[in-house]
Amino acid sequence: MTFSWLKGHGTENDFVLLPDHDGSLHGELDAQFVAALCDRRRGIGADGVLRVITPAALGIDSDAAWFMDYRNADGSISEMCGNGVRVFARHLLEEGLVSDDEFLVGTRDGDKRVVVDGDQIRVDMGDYVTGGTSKVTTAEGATLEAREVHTGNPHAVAFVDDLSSAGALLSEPEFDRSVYPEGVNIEFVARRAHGHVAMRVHERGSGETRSCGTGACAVAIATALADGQDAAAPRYRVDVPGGTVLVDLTSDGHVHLTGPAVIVASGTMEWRA
Ligand SMILES: N[C@@H](CCC[C@H](N)C(=O)O)C(=O)O
Repeated sequence: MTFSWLKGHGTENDFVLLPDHDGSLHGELDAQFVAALCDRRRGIGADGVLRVITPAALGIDSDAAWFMDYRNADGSISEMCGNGVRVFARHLLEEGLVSDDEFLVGTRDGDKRVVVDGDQIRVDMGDYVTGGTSKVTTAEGATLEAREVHTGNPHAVAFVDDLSSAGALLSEPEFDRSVYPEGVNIEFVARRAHGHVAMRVHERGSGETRSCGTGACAVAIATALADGQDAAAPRYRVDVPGGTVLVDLTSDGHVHLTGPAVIVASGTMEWRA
């Protein structure tokens, strides 16, 4: 099979983009194929795949011209990807698939409004839901209390004094499956200053990544909740191993994510596996 691909990243959360506008090229997008493409030894290597397709081709009702068909590195589907949607938006703009610098991107979590401003892209990620706390346990045996936050996908946010307490994160920390029956993305967050935190993440379906946009939003939401109504910052700076993103919590109950996104390579591949 011969197809074109691109590689991009947002704060080093990296993706293979697969243009497949009418869905005729990759069909149902096989999970094993996605996993092989994302494998850093067997394939191109990435934290996930973004198929570029129209909502109509997938039979999805949306006001957006383009739909981000997101897959994790293991081939599983997630509802939303905050870094992915910025990389996807950068691709649409660079290829002339959108004519304005403000537009909608369709996702499984609904349509997201994107505004491109130079090297930064701001996404209205919509509303969010918070829950109670449950325990997560790292492979090294550290058990921590984590706040449940849903930013389109599920997150468990654990505060730590030092990010090294998350351990090596080579395997998925244990979590309460009765709280997260569909699995969970787990963030470890340390405070740096008022309105400023740093995080590491173990992503469902991808392992430890160098950034997670929905995770940064979840971290800011959990921090604002911990700060309390009077002390919560309107904007949180969230440092990730791959850079920095900004998260705004607005009075309409929405969370907005701002950060960079770049396309770094493209090519045509004859897939022989
Ligand atoms: N890296 C993403 C999140 C990708 C999906 C996640 N692994 C899940 O399974 O929910 C981001 O930037 O938000």
